Formats: sequence, C-alpha cells, structure tokens
Amino acid sequence: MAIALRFAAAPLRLRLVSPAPPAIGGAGDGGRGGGGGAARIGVLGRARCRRRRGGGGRLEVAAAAADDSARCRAKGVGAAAAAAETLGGIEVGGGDQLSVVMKFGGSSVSSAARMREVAGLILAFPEERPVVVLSAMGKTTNLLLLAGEKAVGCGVIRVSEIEEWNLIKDLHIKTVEELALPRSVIHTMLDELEQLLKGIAMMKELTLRTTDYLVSFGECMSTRIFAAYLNKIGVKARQQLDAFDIGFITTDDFGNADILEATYPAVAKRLHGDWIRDPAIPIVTGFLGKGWKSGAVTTLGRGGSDLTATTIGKALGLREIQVWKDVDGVLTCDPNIYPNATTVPYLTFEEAAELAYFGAQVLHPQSMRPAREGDIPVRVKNSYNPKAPGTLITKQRKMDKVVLTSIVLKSNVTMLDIVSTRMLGQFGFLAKVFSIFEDLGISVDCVATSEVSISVSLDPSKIWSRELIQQELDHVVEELEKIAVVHLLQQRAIISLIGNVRRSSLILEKAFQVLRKSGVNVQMISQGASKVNMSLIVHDSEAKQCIKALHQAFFEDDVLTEVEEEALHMS
Ligand SMILES: Nc1ncnc2c1ncn2[C@@H]1O[C@H](COP(=O)(O)OP(=O)(O)O)[C@@H](O)[C@H]1O
Ligand SMILES: N[C@@H](CC(=O)OP(=O)(O)O)C(=O)O
Repeated sequence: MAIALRFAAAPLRLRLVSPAPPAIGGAGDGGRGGGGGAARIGVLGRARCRRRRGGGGRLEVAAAAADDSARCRAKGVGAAAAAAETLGGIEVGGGDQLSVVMKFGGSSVSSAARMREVAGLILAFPEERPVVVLSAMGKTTNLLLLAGEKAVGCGVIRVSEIEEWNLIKDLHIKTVEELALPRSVIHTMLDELEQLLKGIAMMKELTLRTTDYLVSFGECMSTRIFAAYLNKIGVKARQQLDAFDIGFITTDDFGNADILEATYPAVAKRLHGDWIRDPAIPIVTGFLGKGWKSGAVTTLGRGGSDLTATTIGKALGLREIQVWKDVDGVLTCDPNIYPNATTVPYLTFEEAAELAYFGAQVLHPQSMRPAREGDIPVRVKNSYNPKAPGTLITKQRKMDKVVLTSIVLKSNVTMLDIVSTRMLGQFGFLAKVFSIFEDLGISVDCVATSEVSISVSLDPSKIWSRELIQQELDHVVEELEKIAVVHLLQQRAIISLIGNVRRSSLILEKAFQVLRKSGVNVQMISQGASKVNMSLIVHDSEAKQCIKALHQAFFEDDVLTEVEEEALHMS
C-alpha cells in the first residue's frame, strides 16, 4: 500500500474554496470550472415578497380517500392529511408577502396518498404563505434515466414496451385518477415524453443535453398534478411554474449545472410580481434550470431540488427554507448503513455543506450556499412524521459541548498516488498536477502532500455514464505520468467525521482506537480548512463496518461520554 498515513509536510495553511459561479457576461464562461466541477482545496489537507390574501383565499378542502388517511394515521403521520380534510373555510396567509419555501422530495410525493398528505401539511400552517418546490414523484428520475438508456438500443417500434416507461406512465395516470383530476393534466406531457423516447430510439443516441430534457419531465409532471390538486380542493395555487421559465439561469453543464447570479433578481421579480398581482401559492419544479448559452433545459445534479428551494429562499429573502424528506432530519449517519442513527437537532451551514459534499444523500452538496449567503435558516423535516422537530441549520450554533456531529460515508472513491519524477525541492510540482486536473475537469475531494508526492481522492460518481469514468481516469493517469509515477487505487471510501475540529485530537484518538480494534488500516487522512471535517480513507470493503463501530463509540458508548466530559472540563 502506497500510503499508510500521510500528513501535510509544510506548515503553510491555505484556504482555497471554489468560487461562486460566474455572473452572466462575467469573466467565467460557465464552463466546468465554474463551481460544481471545480476542485475544492483545503488546508494542505483537503483539496478541494406581502399582500393580504383576499376573500378568494378561503379554502374548501375536499375529503381525501378514507383508506389513505387510515394508513397514514396508522404510521402516526395522518394529522396533516386529516387537517386538509377538515380545514374547510380557513384563510391562508395573514400577511402580505411570501414567507417560506416548502420543498418536498420525491419520497414525499410518491403517490396520490402522499400528495394529499403534503397538501395537508401545507394547509396545517395557514399563517404561512409558502412557495412550494416539488421533486419528481418517487423514483421517476431514475426510471427516466433507465428508459432513456434502453431507448437508445431498442428501436422505435419497441419503445412502448420499455418497462420503465410503462411504470412512469402508469404511476402518473393512476395518481391523476386517484386524485380525481382530468387526465388532460398530464396527457400532453406523457405524449411528448413518448415522442422524445422514440426520437432517442431513432437517433440511437442520448446526449447529456437530451438526458436533462428527458429527466425534466419528472418534475414537470409532479408539479402539474399537485397544482391541479390544490386548485381542485379549493386552495388557490398558481398553475404550476417551470423553473426554466421563471428565471433559473444556469451554466450549460448538463447534468450538473450551476445556478448563475442573474437567477436571484429574475426569480424574485417573477415570484414577487405574480404574488402582488394575484396571491396564489406558486408550485415550482425543483432540479431544473435553463442554460444561459444554449437556452436548453438543464439539471442541477441529483437531489438538486434542495438547491432550487434555497435559491428561492435567498432570492426572496424569506424567513425560512423547509426541506421535507422521509427521515426525521439530518441524522448521525446514513440510516441505510446503520439504523441506530439519531437526529442531529442543530447544524451550521458549514457543517451541513461538508456533510452533503462528502456524501450524505440527505442534502444537495451546493444547497447550503444560497442559504448561507442569504442567512436564511434551513429546516429539514420529515413529511412522514411532521411532529418530529427535525434539524435546524443556521449560520452559527453553540459549539462548546459539540464533539462529533455526524459520520458520513462516500463509497466508490478513486485515489491517485502521484510521486514526482524530479528531485526533491522541485517547485511547481503541485501546480502542474492541479493544472492537469483543471484541464480535464476532474473534481478532487481530499489531498495529502509532501514536497515530492501527492495523494488525492477523486469522485467519479458525479459522472452519469460508466464508460466515461474509466476513459477519464485513463486520460488523467496518462497526463500525470508525463511528470510523475502514478498509482491508481480504486474501491476506496472516504469516512468524514463532521464535528468540532477544535477537538480534533480527541476525535482522532477515539476514531483510531476504534479502527485499530476493528483491524482497519487507514490509508490517508486529511483535515479540511472548514474546521468541521476530518476525512479518513479506508478500503470500500471495510467502510460500513467502520461506520457502525465509529457510531457506536461516538454516539452510543458511555465510555466516550467520560472522555468527552474530561476534554470539555479541560477546555
Ligand atoms: N446523514 C443522513 N441523515 C439523513 N438521511 C440520510 C443521511 N445520509 C443518507 N441519508 C438518506 O437520505 C435520504 C433523504 O434524502 P433524499 O432521498 O434526497 O430525500 P428527498 O428525495 O425526500 O429529498 C434518507 O431517506 C436517507 O436514506
Ligand atoms: N428528482 C431529482 C431531483 C431531486 O431533488 O430529487 P429528490 O428531492 O427526490 O432527492 C432527483 O431524483 O435527483
């Protein structure tokens, strides 16, 4: 193994964080270096609007299907839907301006029953004047991607047989029928989608640009259905709004576009203007934008609806941004890896951003930036358990008692060990290495360096096509080999310990104790400039076992509590 444990060699401390995306007409051209794809470089450690609702705001809420409510109540989640059923005649909004964003993810709007529940949640806060952001229903985005891939190879005649296309069609038609809406709400969209799949089949080609257009149908359909449902039950909802039509302007990086500065005034003007003219709840598509050069539909990267929500929050200077999920907030680790995870009640924007960037699926990696810039609190809530307090993310929080906040795992990481072929003292080596990454548009997560060698971890998971990953890796190795000896190490995992880096010795001491006992050898360690994150790289095969052991030690063991208390007394 090339590296057992590698610390920064020089005392120099740099904090370089990727800049905000360029403004339109600014220096940047919106290329891949504009944010999402740029390297993040840490310490020599981690590269890397109010109007009172008039009489028209009175609600007459139709009764939802009794069987859905019974099922939801059995899960302890029925209060909101029940409220929707019984809230006839309440007035939405006592103030003048839009006040919150409420974003509901795919799991929150996966069926007709869930859409009723979400409508109930919105109505359960009659004093709020929300902007609603929705993702595609359930797993629709994944299904669209698979349908597109299959269309490439199946021939026009067989498009109607693509299983994923039929699942998408059936889910949306069933939802419309169960909500007693006219089929016309989505018929045009479904027809267009089928035509698009046939076009892909005919061309035998699926570009990133077409892929973005294809997946956009998910959000375009969920929002049309939901807006129609709200209107049907008597809640005045603006007919659905496509983000790409209301000012979401992005770079042209299809699949992972960055939001440009021009978006904020444009979105504020449109949403505020609409509200002033006619106060009705806006239902906006998450995840989507419009490329500023191409004018084509773009997507903001997987999970991008969170970013849509925080962008609207900042644009309108709202009181709060709520992201409603299927978990009780941000948890101490991924509950799919270790089910004993518990809710983290408070986080800073910085902690949440690190957590998301290093792989916690719960938040989109870029979503904290607008919230932080606008200083707007983000609340992560559970639409299946609305009474749970969730996680509140703010600029600052009391850190004196904080040791570790959350443990995050990023799997399928590739590492590169790069040793200079020149002599010790050769300057410009790091610059050359990073210019190669920049030229190839490769994103770097963690870095550990000495004067003549550098170890980095890359994150190929952001790229959608598997073949492209291998091609890109081969290319980067080929380029680096012109100046260095390169070892490519695949199937690694980054375990990020998000916490109070002022207690780094305590955290690392405990973490290494745990890992040693588990017989795990750490291959690289890196501590970010963010002051909230320490990253350890281990082999993928050992990672889940590490997460479990670390969680037990940090969040479940009494022994640690003693160590923590001792450290806290000393400070
Ligand atoms: N640290 C974590 N805290 C909470 N959820 C996490 C964490 N890490 C991973 N997850 C996963 O993220 C999921 C929620 O995110 P996501 O699926 O994007 O929600 P939505 O689609 O509702 O916006 C949870 O169901 C959980 O499986
Ligand atoms: N539908 C998109 C965008 C999104 O944000 O989804 P969700 O909120 O369900 O993670 C996706 O699956 O990536």
